[in-house]
Amino acid sequence: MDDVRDDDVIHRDDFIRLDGVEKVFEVRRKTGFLRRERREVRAVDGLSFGVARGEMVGYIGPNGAGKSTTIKMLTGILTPSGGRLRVAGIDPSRERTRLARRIGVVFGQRTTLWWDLPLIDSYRLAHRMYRIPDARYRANLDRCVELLELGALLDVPVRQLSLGQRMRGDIAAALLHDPEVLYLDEPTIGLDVVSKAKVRGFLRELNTERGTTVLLTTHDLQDIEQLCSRVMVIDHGRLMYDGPLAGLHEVGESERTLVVDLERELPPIDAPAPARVVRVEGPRQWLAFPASASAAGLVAAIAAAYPLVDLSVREPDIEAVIAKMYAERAGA
Ligand SMILES: Nc1ncnc2c1ncn2[C@@H]1O[C@H](COP(=O)(O)OP(=O)(O)OP(=O)(O)O)[C@@H](O)[C@H]1O
Repeated sequence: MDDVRDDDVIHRDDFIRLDGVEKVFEVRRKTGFLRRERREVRAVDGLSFGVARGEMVGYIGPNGAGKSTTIKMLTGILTPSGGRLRVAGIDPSRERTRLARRIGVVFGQRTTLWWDLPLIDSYRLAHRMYRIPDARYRANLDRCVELLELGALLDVPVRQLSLGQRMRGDIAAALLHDPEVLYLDEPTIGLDVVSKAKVRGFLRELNTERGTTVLLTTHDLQDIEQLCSRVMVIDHGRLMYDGPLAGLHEVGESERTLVVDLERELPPIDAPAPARVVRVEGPRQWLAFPASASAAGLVAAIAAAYPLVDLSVREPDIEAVIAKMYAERAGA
């Protein structure tokens, strides 16, 4: 832990640590022929959290919440306006180059690969740029090529790759120098189901086998469901929730849906409260019940009294949960 200085000792367990971090942008807006109005945008507003080494954390929130600004501060691209921030004991904006050797970044909407060159050339460049020892570069490249199925793509110019192939190429590029922490900003955006599964499988393995700390920003909540045991929700630059995904359902008082296929069309099922029928279409009925409750009792009660053919349970739409959570806080 040679990077930990005296003032970092309090939080030495946290690999990433933010204390009261702020980022204020000054925006000038034209309001007349010669007049301009100055306005402050608090993109990040007193944010505090820690991420332990080896954690895989989802970082979610609506558009403009401050997610990208946080990631940019964590990489050192942006300097905080206030508060204190450390990644691996390093102040990112003051020692950006030193930090760059320890972090990897993937922005789903932008590529770091050389557009007109074969994929392998971008990797060769990273090899030299990060001064990665030859043996380590080889081993990491081989591993990424195998797990991300890049073998047939190495000699293909990046502009000819599909979105999913390019994304896998970008993830490999971010990992060749063995970063201890990986920031992923929308890594599955626009990918088809198969590509999403490949990317998620790879990230899961990276985290469990290498212990890479991962901070994942996404609008695809299945990414979070499948990869992260902890989720942080940010809005207006503030932390609204930090905990397990299941807890988010409780906070948002979300509901699951039991879809029941009966033998024939029947009046709405008389279900034990708080479950209730919310939709009937022919022999199919939809029943809403609290997400935190078990479906077993409800299923048993219905099966005992009704002629059941089939049933399935649908998970709540987490985006709706978050929206509900915001609405409740705003009204409080
Ligand atoms: N360079 C900048 N100058 C002025 N305002 C900015 C700048 N960058 C971001 N902002 C503002 O800061 C706020 C937070 O933006 P940020 O990009 O961090 O949000 P986000 O959560 O990443 O959103 P999205 O999901 O849309 O990417 C927004 O109001 C945005 O307009």
